[in-house]
Amino acid sequence: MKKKGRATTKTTAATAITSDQMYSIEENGHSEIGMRRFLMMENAGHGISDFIAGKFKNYNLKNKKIVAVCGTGNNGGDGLVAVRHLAGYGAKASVVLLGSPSDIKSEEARLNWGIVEKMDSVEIIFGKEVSDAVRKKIMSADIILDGIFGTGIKREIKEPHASAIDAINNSKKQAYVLAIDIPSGLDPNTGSVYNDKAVRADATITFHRMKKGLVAKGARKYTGPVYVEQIGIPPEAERGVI
Ligand SMILES: NC(=O)C1=CN([C@@H]2O[C@H](COP(=O)(O)OP(=O)(O)OC[C@H]3O[C@@H](n4cnc5c(N)ncnc54)[C@H](O)[C@@H]3O)[C@@H](O)[C@H]2O)[C@@H](O)CC1
Ligand SMILES: [K+]
Repeated sequence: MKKKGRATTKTTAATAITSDQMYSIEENGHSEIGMRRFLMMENAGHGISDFIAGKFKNYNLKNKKIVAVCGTGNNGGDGLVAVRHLAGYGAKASVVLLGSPSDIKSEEARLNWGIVEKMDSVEIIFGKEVSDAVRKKIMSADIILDGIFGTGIKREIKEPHASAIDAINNSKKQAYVLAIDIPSGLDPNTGSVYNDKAVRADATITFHRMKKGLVAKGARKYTGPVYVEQIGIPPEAERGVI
């Protein structure tokens, strides 16, 4: 479904940036201008939830089973924000954290973990491996948010991330899969896939600007249509970067 006003792949390939450029822009925004990272994360998560809610008539997600599969980085943080907003639309919301809460890296992601932990309306499962309960949760979802890896993906994908990616891809028959920023496993700069483990999303919402890897040849089977969501980073944060 083409959301009014959201950019799509064609219109933004020319403006695609690398993950290093994105990190510099985020750093400028956060440190020079005071647009703090946790505000960017809030806007990113809201963009995800607004897209999902907008796909269902009059934003009614009652009883839709939505599962955010989250890594312990800021991509996972975006998923925590999104699932909080979606609980507000009446979704049956769950979070699967791949790791333990103490592994959560940034203060902005920890902030959002702390909030979701206090919400009875969001079920939480966490662990260092993909248990049968986790696999069942993913396989019975109506909607899956892929918050495993974003621009921070580096090397070979191992457990539990590999099994989580497999479970998401095996749930495609009945679930709508939305990738947060980057389909997990895809390199954000080259579009190549680490040890052929990557989420095949029905759509991708990337933040601030298109990323080069998302418009690379062969990326489309992992990204689906790509939408660029503004997250409130002032254009001035790009000074000296682009
Ligand atoms: N930093 C910011 O200001 C913002 C970041 N945003 C989100 O944050 C994401 C980037 O977050 P992060 O830099 O925390 O990284 P990610 O959340 O993409 O990755 C999580 C962590 O996984 C680890 N990792 C990398 N490759 C791995 C592998 N093969 N196996 C196991 N672990 C691996 C890395 O240590 C990385 O920190 C973006 O894609 C976007 O979704 C947004 O919230 C916008 C604001
Ligand atoms: K992702």
